[in-house]
Amino acid sequence: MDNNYAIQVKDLCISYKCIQSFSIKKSLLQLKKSKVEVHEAVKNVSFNVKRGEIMGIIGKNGSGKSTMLRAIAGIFSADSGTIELESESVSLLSIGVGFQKKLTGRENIMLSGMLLGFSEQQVKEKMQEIIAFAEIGKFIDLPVKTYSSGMYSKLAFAITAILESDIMLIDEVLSVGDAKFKKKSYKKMKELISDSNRTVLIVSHSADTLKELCTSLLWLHEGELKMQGEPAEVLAAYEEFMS
Ligand SMILES: Nc1ncnc2c1ncn2[C@@H]1O[C@H](COP(=O)(O)OP(=O)(O)OP(=O)(O)O)[C@@H](O)[C@H]1O
Repeated sequence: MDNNYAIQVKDLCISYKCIQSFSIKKSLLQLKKSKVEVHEAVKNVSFNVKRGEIMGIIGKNGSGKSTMLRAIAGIFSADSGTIELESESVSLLSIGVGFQKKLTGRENIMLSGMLLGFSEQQVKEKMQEIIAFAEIGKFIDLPVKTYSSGMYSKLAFAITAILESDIMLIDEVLSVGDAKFKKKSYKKMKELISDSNRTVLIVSHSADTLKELCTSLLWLHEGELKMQGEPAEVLAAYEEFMS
Protein backbone atom coordinates (compact mmCIF):
# COMPACT_ATOMS: atom_id res chain seq x y z
CA MET A 1 0.00 0.00 0.00
CA ASP A 2 1.35 3.41 -1.02
CA ASN A 3 1.68 5.56 2.13
CA ASN A 4 0.14 8.63 0.51
CA TYR A 5 -3.13 6.93 -0.20
CA ALA A 6 -6.00 6.22 2.18
CA ILE A 7 -7.97 4.24 -0.43
CA GLN A 8 -6.65 2.32 -3.42
CA VAL A 9 -9.17 0.71 -5.76
CA LYS A 10 -7.82 -1.43 -8.59
CA ASP A 11 -9.72 -3.10 -11.44
CA LEU A 12 -12.87 -3.35 -9.33
CA CYS A 13 -15.74 -5.37 -10.80
CA ILE A 14 -19.02 -5.97 -8.94
CA SER A 15 -22.09 -7.67 -10.32
CA TYR A 16 -25.54 -8.51 -8.98
CA LYS A 17 -26.97 -11.92 -9.63
CA CYS A 18 -30.75 -11.91 -9.84
CA ILE A 19 -32.75 -15.11 -10.08
CA GLN A 20 -35.55 -14.83 -12.61
CA SER A 21 -38.08 -17.45 -11.57
CA PHE A 22 -41.03 -18.81 -13.50
CA SER A 23 -44.35 -20.10 -12.16
CA ILE A 24 -44.52 -23.85 -11.42
CA LYS A 25 -47.05 -24.28 -14.24
CA LYS A 26 -44.86 -22.48 -16.75
CA SER A 27 -41.79 -24.35 -15.54
CA LEU A 28 -43.54 -27.72 -15.96
CA LEU A 29 -45.10 -26.88 -19.31
CA GLN A 30 -42.03 -25.35 -20.88
CA LEU A 31 -39.46 -27.25 -18.81
CA LYS A 32 -38.02 -23.91 -17.78
CA LYS A 33 -35.70 -23.64 -14.83
CA SER A 34 -35.07 -20.43 -12.96
CA LYS A 35 -32.54 -18.33 -14.79
CA VAL A 36 -29.73 -16.31 -13.20
CA GLU A 37 -29.39 -12.83 -14.65
CA VAL A 38 -26.06 -11.14 -14.05
CA HIS A 39 -25.92 -7.37 -13.96
CA GLU A 40 -22.50 -5.72 -13.94
CA ALA A 41 -22.86 -2.66 -11.72
CA VAL A 42 -19.16 -1.69 -11.46
CA LYS A 43 -16.85 -2.43 -14.37
CA ASN A 44 -13.10 -2.44 -14.01
CA VAL A 45 -12.83 0.76 -11.96
CA SER A 46 -9.45 1.94 -10.64
CA PHE A 47 -8.67 5.08 -8.66
CA ASN A 48 -6.74 6.27 -5.59
CA VAL A 49 -7.76 8.66 -2.84
CA LYS A 50 -5.08 10.55 -0.93
CA ARG A 51 -5.24 10.82 2.83
CA GLY A 52 -7.22 13.99 3.68
CA GLU A 53 -8.84 14.15 0.25
CA ILE A 54 -12.58 14.89 -0.03
CA MET A 55 -13.66 13.12 -3.17
CA GLY A 56 -17.13 13.51 -4.61
CA ILE A 57 -18.73 10.84 -6.79
CA ILE A 58 -21.24 11.79 -9.46
CA GLY A 59 -23.13 9.87 -12.09
CA LYS A 60 -26.68 9.41 -13.28
CA ASN A 61 -29.08 7.04 -11.45
CA GLY A 62 -27.92 3.45 -11.54
CA SER A 63 -24.32 4.21 -12.49
CA GLY A 64 -22.88 2.15 -9.62
CA LYS A 65 -22.05 4.84 -7.04
CA SER A 66 -23.75 3.22 -4.03
CA THR A 67 -22.55 -0.24 -5.01
CA MET A 68 -18.97 0.95 -5.07
CA LEU A 69 -19.27 2.77 -1.75
CA ARG A 70 -20.74 -0.33 -0.12
CA ALA A 71 -17.88 -2.43 -1.45
CA ILE A 72 -15.35 0.04 0.02
CA ALA A 73 -17.23 -0.18 3.34
CA GLY A 74 -16.88 -3.96 3.21
CA ILE A 75 -20.61 -4.69 2.89
CA PHE A 76 -20.32 -6.11 -0.65
CA SER A 77 -17.51 -8.23 -1.88
CA ALA A 78 -16.01 -7.64 -5.30
CA ASP A 79 -16.12 -10.21 -8.11
CA SER A 80 -12.59 -9.22 -8.97
CA GLY A 81 -10.14 -6.43 -8.31
CA THR A 82 -8.87 -5.07 -5.01
CA ILE A 83 -9.73 -2.39 -2.47
CA GLU A 84 -6.97 -1.40 -0.06
CA LEU A 85 -7.68 0.87 2.89
CA GLU A 86 -5.07 2.58 5.02
CA SER A 87 -7.25 2.43 8.13
CA GLU A 88 -9.73 -0.03 9.58
CA SER A 89 -11.77 2.84 10.92
CA VAL A 90 -14.32 3.24 8.11
CA SER A 91 -17.92 4.35 8.38
CA LEU A 92 -20.63 4.34 5.76
CA LEU A 93 -23.47 6.79 6.09
CA SER A 94 -26.28 5.62 3.88
CA ILE A 95 -30.04 5.49 4.24
CA GLY A 96 -31.31 1.96 4.58
CA VAL A 97 -28.00 0.46 5.64
CA GLY A 98 -26.95 -0.51 9.08
CA PHE A 99 -29.94 -0.39 11.42
CA GLN A 100 -31.73 -3.33 12.95
CA LYS A 101 -35.36 -2.32 12.52
CA LYS A 102 -36.66 -4.15 15.60
CA LEU A 103 -34.13 -2.57 17.96
CA THR A 104 -34.55 0.90 19.47
CA GLY A 105 -32.52 3.90 18.39
CA ARG A 106 -30.44 3.65 21.56
CA GLU A 107 -29.72 -0.04 20.95
CA ASN A 108 -28.81 0.70 17.35
CA ILE A 109 -26.34 3.36 18.46
CA MET A 110 -24.57 0.73 20.54
CA LEU A 111 -24.66 -1.83 17.75
CA SER A 112 -23.45 0.57 15.05
CA GLY A 113 -20.71 1.89 17.32
CA MET A 114 -19.42 -1.59 18.04
CA LEU A 115 -19.58 -2.49 14.34
CA LEU A 116 -17.47 0.60 13.68
CA GLY A 117 -14.87 -0.85 16.04
CA PHE A 118 -15.56 1.19 19.18
CA SER A 119 -15.70 -0.47 22.59
CA GLU A 120 -18.94 -0.60 24.61
CA GLN A 121 -17.46 1.93 27.04
CA GLN A 122 -16.47 4.33 24.24
CA VAL A 123 -19.99 4.21 22.75
CA LYS A 124 -21.54 4.71 26.20
CA GLU A 125 -19.41 7.81 26.70
CA LYS A 126 -20.66 9.29 23.42
CA MET A 127 -24.28 8.08 23.77
CA GLN A 128 -25.75 11.34 25.15
CA GLU A 129 -23.93 13.46 22.58
CA ILE A 130 -25.30 11.29 19.75
CA ILE A 131 -28.84 11.40 21.15
CA ALA A 132 -28.66 15.18 21.56
CA PHE A 133 -27.37 15.65 18.00
CA ALA A 134 -30.05 13.37 16.52
CA GLU A 135 -32.93 15.40 18.03
CA ILE A 136 -35.53 12.65 17.75
CA GLY A 137 -36.91 12.98 21.29
CA LYS A 138 -38.69 10.02 22.84
CA PHE A 139 -38.31 7.99 19.66
CA ILE A 140 -34.78 7.13 20.73
CA ASP A 141 -36.29 4.39 22.94
CA LEU A 142 -38.70 3.09 20.29
CA PRO A 143 -37.92 0.53 17.57
CA VAL A 144 -36.34 2.06 14.49
CA LYS A 145 -39.14 0.60 12.34
CA THR A 146 -41.43 3.32 13.78
CA TYR A 147 -39.18 6.14 12.47
CA SER A 148 -39.90 8.45 9.57
CA SER A 149 -37.18 8.53 6.92
CA GLY A 150 -36.03 11.92 8.22
CA MET A 151 -35.68 10.59 11.78
CA TYR A 152 -33.85 7.54 10.50
CA SER A 153 -31.29 9.63 8.68
CA LYS A 154 -30.90 12.08 11.55
CA LEU A 155 -29.91 9.19 13.82
CA ALA A 156 -27.60 7.68 11.20
CA PHE A 157 -25.93 11.03 10.65
CA ALA A 158 -25.51 11.66 14.39
CA ILE A 159 -23.80 8.27 14.90
CA THR A 160 -21.36 8.80 12.04
CA ALA A 161 -20.67 12.40 12.94
CA ILE A 162 -20.05 11.88 16.64
CA LEU A 163 -18.23 8.52 16.45
CA GLU A 164 -15.61 9.90 14.08
CA SER A 165 -13.74 7.51 11.81
CA ASP A 166 -10.64 7.99 9.62
CA ILE A 167 -12.47 7.18 6.39
CA MET A 168 -16.03 8.41 5.97
CA LEU A 169 -18.24 7.27 3.12
CA ILE A 170 -21.31 9.47 2.70
CA ASP A 171 -24.05 8.28 0.36
CA GLU A 172 -26.50 11.01 -0.59
CA VAL A 173 -27.57 11.93 2.92
CA LEU A 174 -26.63 15.58 3.18
CA SER A 175 -29.97 16.66 1.79
CA VAL A 176 -32.21 14.82 4.25
CA GLY A 177 -33.94 15.97 7.40
CA ASP A 178 -35.74 19.25 7.88
CA ALA A 179 -34.17 22.62 7.01
CA LYS A 180 -32.75 23.15 10.52
CA PHE A 181 -31.15 19.70 10.69
CA LYS A 182 -29.82 20.03 7.14
CA LYS A 183 -28.01 23.21 8.14
CA LYS A 184 -26.65 21.62 11.31
CA SER A 185 -25.46 18.44 9.55
CA TYR A 186 -23.85 20.42 6.76
CA LYS A 187 -21.95 22.50 9.35
CA LYS A 188 -20.88 19.36 11.20
CA MET A 189 -19.77 17.75 7.94
CA LYS A 190 -17.61 20.75 7.09
CA GLU A 191 -16.05 20.55 10.55
CA LEU A 192 -15.28 16.83 10.12
CA ILE A 193 -13.88 17.40 6.65
CA SER A 194 -11.55 20.14 7.88
CA ASP A 195 -9.46 17.49 9.70
CA SER A 196 -6.64 16.91 7.23
CA ASN A 197 -6.21 13.30 8.39
CA ARG A 198 -9.78 12.36 7.52
CA THR A 199 -10.56 10.99 4.06
CA VAL A 200 -14.10 11.38 2.76
CA LEU A 201 -16.01 10.04 -0.23
CA ILE A 202 -19.31 11.80 -0.90
CA VAL A 203 -21.95 10.58 -3.34
CA SER A 204 -24.28 13.41 -4.24
CA HIS A 205 -26.46 14.67 -7.06
CA SER A 206 -26.06 18.25 -5.82
CA ALA A 207 -23.49 20.17 -7.86
CA ASP A 208 -23.46 22.94 -5.22
CA THR A 209 -22.64 20.51 -2.40
CA LEU A 210 -19.89 18.85 -4.41
CA LYS A 211 -18.40 22.19 -5.50
CA GLU A 212 -18.33 23.49 -1.97
CA LEU A 213 -17.08 20.41 -0.13
CA CYS A 214 -14.89 18.39 -2.48
CA THR A 215 -11.27 18.63 -3.47
CA SER A 216 -11.72 16.23 -6.41
CA LEU A 217 -14.50 14.47 -8.30
CA LEU A 218 -14.98 11.09 -9.85
CA TRP A 219 -17.63 10.49 -12.49
CA LEU A 220 -19.09 7.02 -12.91
CA HIS A 221 -21.11 6.22 -16.01
CA GLU A 222 -22.91 2.89 -16.39
CA GLY A 223 -20.45 1.28 -14.01
CA GLU A 224 -17.34 2.66 -15.67
CA LEU A 225 -15.01 5.44 -14.60
CA LYS A 226 -15.67 8.24 -17.08
CA MET A 227 -13.56 11.05 -15.60
CA GLN A 228 -11.61 12.04 -12.50
CA GLY A 229 -10.19 15.47 -11.63
CA GLU A 230 -10.87 19.00 -10.42
CA PRO A 231 -14.51 19.47 -9.28
CA ALA A 232 -15.26 22.39 -11.64
CA GLU A 233 -13.78 20.59 -14.64
CA VAL A 234 -15.56 17.27 -14.02
CA LEU A 235 -18.89 18.97 -13.22
CA ALA A 236 -18.75 21.02 -16.41
CA ALA A 237 -18.13 17.89 -18.51
CA TYR A 238 -20.85 15.97 -16.65
CA GLU A 239 -23.43 18.74 -16.96
CA GLU A 240 -22.74 19.07 -20.68
CA PHE A 241 -23.04 15.30 -21.14
CA MET A 242 -26.34 15.17 -19.23
CA SER A 243 -27.93 18.13 -21.03
N1 LIG B 1 -29.79 -5.37 -4.92
C1 LIG B 1 -29.66 -5.24 -6.24
N2 LIG B 1 -29.96 -6.31 -7.06
C2 LIG B 1 -29.81 -6.19 -8.39
N3 LIG B 1 -29.38 -5.08 -9.02
C3 LIG B 1 -29.06 -4.02 -8.25
C4 LIG B 1 -29.19 -4.04 -6.83
N4 LIG B 1 -28.80 -2.84 -6.35
C5 LIG B 1 -28.46 -2.10 -7.43
N5 LIG B 1 -28.62 -2.79 -8.56
C6 LIG B 1 -28.33 -2.33 -9.93
O1 LIG B 1 -26.95 -1.98 -10.01
C7 LIG B 1 -26.78 -0.77 -10.74
C8 LIG B 1 -26.04 0.24 -9.88
O2 LIG B 1 -26.88 0.61 -8.81
P1 LIG B 1 -26.40 1.67 -7.69
O3 LIG B 1 -27.46 1.74 -6.65
O4 LIG B 1 -25.02 1.35 -7.29
O5 LIG B 1 -26.39 3.02 -8.56
P2 LIG B 1 -26.27 4.54 -8.08
O6 LIG B 1 -25.31 5.19 -9.04
O7 LIG B 1 -25.94 4.63 -6.65
O8 LIG B 1 -27.73 5.07 -8.38
P3 LIG B 1 -28.61 6.26 -7.71
O9 LIG B 1 -27.99 7.58 -8.15
O10 LIG B 1 -29.96 6.06 -8.32
O11 LIG B 1 -28.61 6.08 -6.23
C9 LIG B 1 -28.18 -0.33 -11.19
O12 LIG B 1 -28.37 -0.74 -12.52
C10 LIG B 1 -29.12 -1.06 -10.25
O13 LIG B 1 -30.31 -1.38 -10.91
